[in-house]
Amino acid sequence: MSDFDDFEQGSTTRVPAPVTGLRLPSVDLVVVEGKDRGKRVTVQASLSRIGTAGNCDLVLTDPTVSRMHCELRVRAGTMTVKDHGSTNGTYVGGARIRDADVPAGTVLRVGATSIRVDVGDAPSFVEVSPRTSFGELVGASLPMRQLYAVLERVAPMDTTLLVTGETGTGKDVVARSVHAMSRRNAGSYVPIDCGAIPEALFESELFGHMRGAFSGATSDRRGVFEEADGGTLFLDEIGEMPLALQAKLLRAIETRTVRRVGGNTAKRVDVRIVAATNRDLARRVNEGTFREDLYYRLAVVEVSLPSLRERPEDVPLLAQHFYDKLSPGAGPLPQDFLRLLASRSFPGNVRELRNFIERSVSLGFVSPHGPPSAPPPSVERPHAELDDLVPLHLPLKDARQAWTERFEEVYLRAMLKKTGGNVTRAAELAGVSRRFLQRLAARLGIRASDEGA
Ligand SMILES: Nc1ncnc2c1ncn2[C@@H]1O[C@H](COP(=O)(O)OP(=O)(O)OP(=O)(O)O)[C@@H](O)[C@H]1O
Repeated sequence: MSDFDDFEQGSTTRVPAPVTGLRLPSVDLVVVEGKDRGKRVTVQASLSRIGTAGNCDLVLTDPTVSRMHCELRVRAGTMTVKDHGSTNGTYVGGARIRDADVPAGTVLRVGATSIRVDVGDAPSFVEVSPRTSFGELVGASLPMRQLYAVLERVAPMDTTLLVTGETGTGKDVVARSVHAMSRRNAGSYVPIDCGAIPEALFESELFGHMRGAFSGATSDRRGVFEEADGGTLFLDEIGEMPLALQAKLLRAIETRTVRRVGGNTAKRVDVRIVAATNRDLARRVNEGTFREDLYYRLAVVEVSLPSLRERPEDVPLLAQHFYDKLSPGAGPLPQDFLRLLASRSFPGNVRELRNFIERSVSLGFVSPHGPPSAPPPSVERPHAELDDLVPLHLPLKDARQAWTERFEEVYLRAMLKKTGGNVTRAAELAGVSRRFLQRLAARLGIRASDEGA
């Protein structure tokens, strides 16, 4: 049991309960060696940042420490240290770490500085919402209810929000839900995928252009800032934005004005910005590929979405939610299907879970009529049209993942069939390691012995 366990709120279990708060330990960061020796800060928040940048919680002057060197995150019962790609690394007990759980009392070495991390005696109180959903977001786990408590507070305001989290954890859903729950919901919600725009078109996409501004600009056109006037602009994959454009974006956010490419007047826009990334933006700041000032401008409030691994108790709830949407009135999911879900991992998070449910329903593996059949059978449809195979009813990212999974499944089954279920030979044929193939089979719910038969 770690020292942090003492601070987990007394009677709350991981099962959703109508609690309204969670006591988290404050963290004392004490510099025990290096240029800033003797410096000490108490952080009463679940996230503490260490680095030489002025906005860090522990600001160091040691030149061997990076701007945003590393962070400490306290969640119920655990403390995690994550290095943001610092130049000189973060070490615990002589070992370089990237992302690791550490106990209280740990001494972290960052550059030429050593910091002891203690549990403070001024616990902070983190709000937990009693909700089990927020807008389109579904989930009743503690981390989700902590998130709802923050969203409830910030959604009605115009606060700029940075949403981080692994792929498929629901960052788009957060942005949409925040817009829907804001007083701007009569205005437009305009999403833009910064990772999908060619660099040459970026400025015109954001700010618009005037006719004749460049070849191909045959008429005046509004950019997304103007389209979102009075509403919300969702800048997805913000980590992919080219450096040169970041300065222009920053100016637009600070001045709340935009100037179309080829135009000479600035127009005022009233836009709320929500940005999202699955990248470690602090790492990008250290690498010099993301502007630090833009980072702080966007992260006025930063919310981090938990992966599905961190909230397995949400899997049945989400599964039922997707099932209800696919088969209205079909009733509860069968217990053995729920057991199958519990035994499976979803590295693609909620997106992968949703696709899995959809595939299972379309293949008849779960159905309101009668008991489930064997694990999802492979349906060979060699003559199907491409349009039939591509799940056109899904958003692009969901469809792409569903397609990839379907491809992996067909491919893997074929390899196993060819080799009579021999995993080693199938891996050789596929040019991957045996372990990789086994992991893939487990993830897709394929049993090698069934395929070879
Ligand atoms: N908490 C949730 N409740 C209901 N549906 C969810 C939730 N989280 C994600 N989804 C669904 O999962 C899919 C992926 O979600 P979303 O596109 O928001 O993920 P993302 O974090 O933005 O992923 P990426 O980083 O790849 O853009 C969508 O179909 C979305 O509706």
